[in-house]
Amino acid sequence: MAVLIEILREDWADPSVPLPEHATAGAAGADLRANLLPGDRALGLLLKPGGRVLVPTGLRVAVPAGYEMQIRARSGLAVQHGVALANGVGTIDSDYRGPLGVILVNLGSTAFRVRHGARIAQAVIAAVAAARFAPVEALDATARGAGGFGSTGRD
Ligand SMILES: O=c1ccn([C@H]2C[C@H](O)[C@@H](COP(=O)(O)OP(=O)(O)OP(=O)(O)O)O2)c(=O)[nH]1
Repeated sequence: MAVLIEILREDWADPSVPLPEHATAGAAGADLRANLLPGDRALGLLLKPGGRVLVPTGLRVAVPAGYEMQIRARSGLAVQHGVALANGVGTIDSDYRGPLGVILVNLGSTAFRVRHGARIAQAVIAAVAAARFAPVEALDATARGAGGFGSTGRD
């Protein structure tokens, strides 16, 4: 069953830029597009090697309580241009009503131009469990114990 995400377009946003949508029925992510400020639309945003930029989507969203929106990188941009997300995975909280932005970073060796309307990331909706953090005197024993960070071998 699809989770309903309410979307508000910013007043200044270009309405001809498509809203997020799943490209195929089985796609986990819905593509997010750059909706640049009017003054940036002609040339796009130039992302120099090592640089980062907060790219506007022109959208605000209301994610239902109990869910989050994850902003994930597009593998095509990563492979072809070395463009990733500066924050790894973006977290859009269910109570956030501000502008939805995508923080791109250029890990490649050549400049990358973020074009108006281009697909820059993808949004995945995921259920989240609320946690309660309770201090205790000792944790239960497990087979792994404290082993981690490569403790099971180098391969
Ligand atoms: O890639 C992102 C990450 C976050 N946000 C928005 C939605 C999110 O709900 C809010 C806060 O994000 P986060 O919790 O990651 O930011 P923070 O650095 O912890 O700041 P804050 O103190 O505002 O929570 O910013 C985006 O638009 N894009």
